[in-house]
Order: sequence, then structure tokens, then C-alpha cells
Amino acid sequence: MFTQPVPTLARDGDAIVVLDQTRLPYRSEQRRLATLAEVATAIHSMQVRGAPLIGATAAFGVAIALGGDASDAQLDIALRTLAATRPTAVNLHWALGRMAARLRPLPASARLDAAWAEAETIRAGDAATCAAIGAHGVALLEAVVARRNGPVRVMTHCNAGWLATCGAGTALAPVYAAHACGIAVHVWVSETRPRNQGLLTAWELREAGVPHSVIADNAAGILLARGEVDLVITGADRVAANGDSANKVGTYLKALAAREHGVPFHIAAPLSTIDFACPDGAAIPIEDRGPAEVRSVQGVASDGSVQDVALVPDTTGAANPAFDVTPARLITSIVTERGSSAPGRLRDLFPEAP
Ligand SMILES: CSC[C@H]1O[C@H](OP(=O)(O)O)[C@H](O)[C@@H]1O
Repeated sequence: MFTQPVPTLARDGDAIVVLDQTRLPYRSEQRRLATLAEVATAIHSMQVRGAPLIGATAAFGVAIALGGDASDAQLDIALRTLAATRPTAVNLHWALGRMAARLRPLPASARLDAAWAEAETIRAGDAATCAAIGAHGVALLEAVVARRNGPVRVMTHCNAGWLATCGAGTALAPVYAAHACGIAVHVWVSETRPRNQGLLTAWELREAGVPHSVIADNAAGILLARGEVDLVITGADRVAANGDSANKVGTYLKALAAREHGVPFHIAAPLSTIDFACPDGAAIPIEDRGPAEVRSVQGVASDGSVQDVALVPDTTGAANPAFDVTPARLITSIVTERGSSAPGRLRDLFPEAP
């Protein structure tokens, strides 16, 4: 079983400790979150990020909120506050729904212990789900090995590795599984403006010894056109019932270019990311994170200090949709903890889902 080099999320008494991903890849800093407000801020500011990790962290946020007051009113405040942190990743709302279903029927006196236990079940469940996605997804790389020599050339976008989850990751789980069983891999890592989560992917892969190259987002097209990519695999923040998938902005463009050049495009996503109540991509809420993130870039200066550098004046207009939607017709398969599915056949894998 994959072990996270540093836990993305762990309980610490009546608080939790998380890895502050706004400091990575330059600084590895942990944050202890002991109040509902601290957990909500950590999710909204993306100290904690990645759809599955957001959900698990919010579940612990409910437990933290009920310390000292486990009344209906306090439970409602916790659920509303955490639900408002980010709109697109359905894992957040799935986890809060699980916590509500577990806690509402209980007397206030029984809720705190149950909340911590349910949050831990969600956390541990995500780690197991990541492992299963890796086990199923490795077949995508083995299929490439069967037809050509040399490293399997995988393109990904954003960060859907262990940093985005409670385990090995989603999109990167098959990569880690393949690397662990000796399959040569090279990962094209798209930097992923404006928050550059691709640099988190590069940091993960460097730490794991997986060969990779960072590319500007705009370089993906020519690499696909040149035949230098065997498959594209990304994570997702919400998969609609028809298989349309929301993921970090820029994913859609890669899917279009992949289709144009006959390169398979896969989504790796657990059931907690599939929203059967959402009919199609048009119904997925797309987070708008405001202009500031586009107007600047974060990096590390020669003296080692982490700095935000302005790219344009504050008076320059900027648009910042944080996600886009890849239509099911551009998706070759969706890899889940129960195996791979055509995008429109997910219900076959999860007949019990509401
Ligand atoms: C394992 S899915 C991670 C998913 O979440 C990321 O979004 P953000 O960094 O804004 O939380 C990105 O869409 C990844 O694909």
C-alpha cells in the first residue's frame, strides 16, 4: 500500500494537522487546525486542496466544530460553513452529506465521538480508493508497454497525486503503481496556471523518483501533435451522470488536442467524485477564484524566500474560472475504484449509488 511521504491530513487530539500546499513545493510546512474557521479558511485558501482531500478535511472540520457544542444549530453552522468554501469539488458535499446522515439522527451527547469516527472512516476509505484506482489504472500503462518499447509517456494536468487525496492520488495512482512494478514511465507535467499545481505534481514525482518534465500548459498541443504522448490522465472534481467531467481549467483543452491526435484521454475518479444527481456538465458549478491569482505568480527567489510576483497591474482586468468541463465524448474511460468505465456507463459500476 502506498504510504504518503508526509500525511496530507491527520488527527491531532481535538484538532487536525494538514500539509500547507500554498507553501509547496518550496516549503514543507504543516498547519494545525483547531477551529471550524481555521478548517474553512484552509480549504478556501487552498492550503488544503484536491477534491478527495477537501472532502475528508471538511469531515474532520465538522468534528472539530462539534467540540463543546454538538447541538443541531452548531451542526448546521458547521455544514453550511464548510459547504460554502468551494463549489465545484463534489467530494466536499458528498463528505458533508455523509457526516449529516451519520450525525443528525444521534442525540447531541453521542455526536462528537461519532463525528471523529466517521471522518476517519472517510479518510481511510479514500486511501483505499486511491490504491484501487492505481491497481485498475496500471492496465492503461501496461497496454502501452505491450505495443511499444521505451518509457510510457503520460501527460497529466494539475495535481491529482497523493497531495490531493488521503492516499496515492487518483490520476497519479496508476503512475506510482506502474513505477513500483518496474514499468518505465515519463510524465509530462503541465504547470497549470494560475496556481501552478503542476509544480506540486513535479515535486511529488521528483520525491518518488519518477521521470518527468514540466511543460508550459500551452506546450501540450505540440507534444500531442508530435506523437510524444501515449495517454493523458487527469483527476476530476465532479463527474456528471453522463460522464461529463469538471477538472482544473485547461483540462478541456488537453482533451480536445488529445482527440485531434488520437491519444486516449482518461479521467481517474472515485465514486465520491461522481455526482449522479448532476445530469451533465452544464449543471456543474464552476468556481471563479477572482482576478488576483491570474495577475500574479508565486516562486522562490534566489535568497530562498517564497514570493508572489505581480505580472500585471491591479488595474488590469483578469478572468479566473478555476475549472472547465470535458464532455464525455472526449473521454476514453473513467478509472474508478471498481474498474474502468466508458464515461456514460458509470451506473454499471455503481448500481447502488443514489
Ligand atoms: C484528485 S482530484 C484533484 C483535483 O483537484 C484540483 O483542484 P484544486 O487544486 O483547485 O483543488 C484539480 O482539479 C485536480 O484535478
